[in-house]
Amino acid sequence: MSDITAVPQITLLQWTSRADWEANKAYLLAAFEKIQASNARTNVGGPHLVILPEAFARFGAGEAAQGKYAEELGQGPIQDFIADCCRRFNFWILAGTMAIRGGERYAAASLLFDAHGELAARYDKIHLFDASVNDNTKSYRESAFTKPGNKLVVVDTPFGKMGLAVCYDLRFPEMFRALRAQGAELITLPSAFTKVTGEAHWQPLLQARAIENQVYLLAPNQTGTHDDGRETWGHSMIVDPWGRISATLASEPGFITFTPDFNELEELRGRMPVQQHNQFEVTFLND
Ligand SMILES: O=C(O)CNC(=O)[C@H](CS)NC(=O)CCC(=O)C(=O)O
Repeated sequence: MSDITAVPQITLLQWTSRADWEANKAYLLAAFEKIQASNARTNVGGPHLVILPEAFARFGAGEAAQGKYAEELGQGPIQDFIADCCRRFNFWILAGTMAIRGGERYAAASLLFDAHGELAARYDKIHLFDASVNDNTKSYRESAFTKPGNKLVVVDTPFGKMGLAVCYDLRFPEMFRALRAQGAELITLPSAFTKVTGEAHWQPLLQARAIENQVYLLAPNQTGTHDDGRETWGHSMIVDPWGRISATLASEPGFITFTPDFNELEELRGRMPVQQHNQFEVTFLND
């Protein structure tokens, strides 16, 4: 007897990524198995997207180690592992961000793999976090080792039209406007928001971007104290187009799963057509 419901599902994964890739790889494998087991328990089939946080493969290894796990696009153990897991578990995986080579600095690339392990999209983080925060890390200089991206990415998937953004991008509403203008229904935001700024800004910014653009915001965050003492905020969150929190985590590692409701999204956009009412145009300064 088969009574499997085939609905698209999206899962956000949150944990404390370590400096060492092998440790993160082991964590991921166990987590993918748990997600698959919970599908089996609830008899849910259909396409399944798993979204990992920013810098999932290594975190807090110090700036000098940034290049250690950087890979050429399409080759290397981290991408191979993710692609293998796609096939093995029948998941699409948005590999938060990882360092992809290309010149002197690395791109903080958010790579989307389909269930065959093929690359379906690549977004390079545009806004880089060069800021001082009153925490034990004090000053962040992401641009010292990262080359900013200059392309907006919206991709059609079995989960809806996905716009790709990362972490600090959240503070730049014009970018989210532009993603919505290009058709985004969901916006992914793999993050490593700091504990200090996350506590103050994470939830209201996510809700604002979701409400003003009438999109789902899917934001898995790093959590806890990393190997270099850096602290991240956790509280991974799915916010719906009305601004409701569909699911969230606290500070512990874990995952949350949901199914988007595009009828509700269309109904909302019909009743309150903010996109048509908008009187301003967004310009991408890189164009
Ligand atoms: O470099 C790595 O290892 C991983 N990447 C990050 O942690 C990035 C760049 S330093 N963090 C952010 O963008 C935090 C933004 C933030 O916290 C805010 O906007 O308040």
